[in-house]
Amino acid sequence: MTRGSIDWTVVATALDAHGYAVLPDLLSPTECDSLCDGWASADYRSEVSMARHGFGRGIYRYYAYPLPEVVQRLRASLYSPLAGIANRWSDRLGWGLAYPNHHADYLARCHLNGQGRPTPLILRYSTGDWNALHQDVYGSEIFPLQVAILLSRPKQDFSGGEFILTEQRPRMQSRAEVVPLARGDAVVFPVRDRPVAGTRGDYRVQMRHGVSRILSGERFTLGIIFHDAA
Ligand SMILES: O=C(O)CCC(=O)C(=O)O
Ligand SMILES: [Fe+2]
Repeated sequence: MTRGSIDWTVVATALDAHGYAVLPDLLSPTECDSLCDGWASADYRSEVSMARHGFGRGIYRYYAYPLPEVVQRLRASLYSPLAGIANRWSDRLGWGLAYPNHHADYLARCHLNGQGRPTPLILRYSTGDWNALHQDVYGSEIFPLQVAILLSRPKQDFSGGEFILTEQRPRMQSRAEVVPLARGDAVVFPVRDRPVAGTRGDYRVQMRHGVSRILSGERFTLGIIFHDAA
């Protein structure tokens, strides 16, 4: 896991400039394969059919606690540097929030707020499936950044199925980004909103993410959300 080291200054700069950052090669092909193989056998707390809820089309499953080891390790290790970025966003947008340095302490806060159910998930899309633009908010306690890791190989395992981000700017038209990902790459992106530096200080933009239609094949993603769910 986390092969090579991550330059978090570069990550913060990319988030500021474009609204997302890619962490190349965060998981090895073997780790990706074993998470995909776990689709049938891992312990889940629930399964969601996206079509049934109007969320698009495809299936996702929320892992149960204890999380698979690689998911647990990623969630704990990515949290601390992201909490640094989250705290700076809180200062810039006047949220008045302070995120603790360790994920265990942050989870304790979620649990005190009645959000005790795990949110890390694995998503499976087949031909024709897609994921509507959305925000992964599960209660009033929100950690402002999340991570998604592509577990399948573009062009080989699937075609289409691009990760999409949209940004709704105040009194302006929306902006979209298509995030290029290879298998094992992670994208870091805002859950709900983020600060943008303007000529008269920072302003807030609203973000949504989703996945365009899978044209062929099968696409798996691991989603890491840092707050738990009510
Ligand atoms: O499948 C994807 O790339 C997006 C998954 C997603 O919505 C998430 O991880 O929150
Ligand atoms: Fe999502």
